[in-house]
Amino acid sequence: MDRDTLIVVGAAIIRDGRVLAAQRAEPAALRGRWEFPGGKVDPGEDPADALVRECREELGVTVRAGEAVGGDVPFPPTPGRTRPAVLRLLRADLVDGEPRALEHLSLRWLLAADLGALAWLPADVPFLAPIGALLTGRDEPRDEHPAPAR
Ligand SMILES: Nc1nc2c([nH]c(=O)n2[C@H]2C[C@H](O)[C@@H](COP(=O)(O)OP(=O)(O)OP(=O)(O)O)O2)c(=O)[nH]1
Repeated sequence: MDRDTLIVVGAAIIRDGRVLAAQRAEPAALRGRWEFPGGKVDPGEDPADALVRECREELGVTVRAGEAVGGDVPFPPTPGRTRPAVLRLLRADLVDGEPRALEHLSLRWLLAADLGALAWLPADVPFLAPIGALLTGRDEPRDEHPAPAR
């Protein structure tokens, strides 16, 4: 990846078959939309460390960052940003604390069946299928054309 690329990390915090979703308060254009807790990776910062830092700031919890869910999703360019940017989703285990909405409007623990009902930020939508698969224990992607049994 281009060294200039801005990475935004999101946390897929899964507990009891539900994933934690957070509703943005700011900026005004994104207020009310749903996302995964997280934020921008600082220059020279490890993405896993950024995830731990952001979850502490936004949720007041300690997490342990795990594997990526799906691939990086590029953000469409915006008038205010010329750098290329991607959203990366990492699994995160809750190590300490109970998540609180310190910077968000609200938090929700979602079942797979609830994922499609929220107004997500556009970059998050490609992650919903792999998250749903993780929540239900299915493999993703599903094989639509399995080889015939012999
Ligand atoms: N945290 C997060 N940001 C997302 C997601 N999806 C998505 O499009 N974004 C966008 C929204 C913002 O434009 C950008 C992340 O910015 P942010 O404001 O959360 O990051 P930050 O906490 O580091 O913010 P700041 O220091 O610049 O104020 O990525 C997501 O699932 N989680």
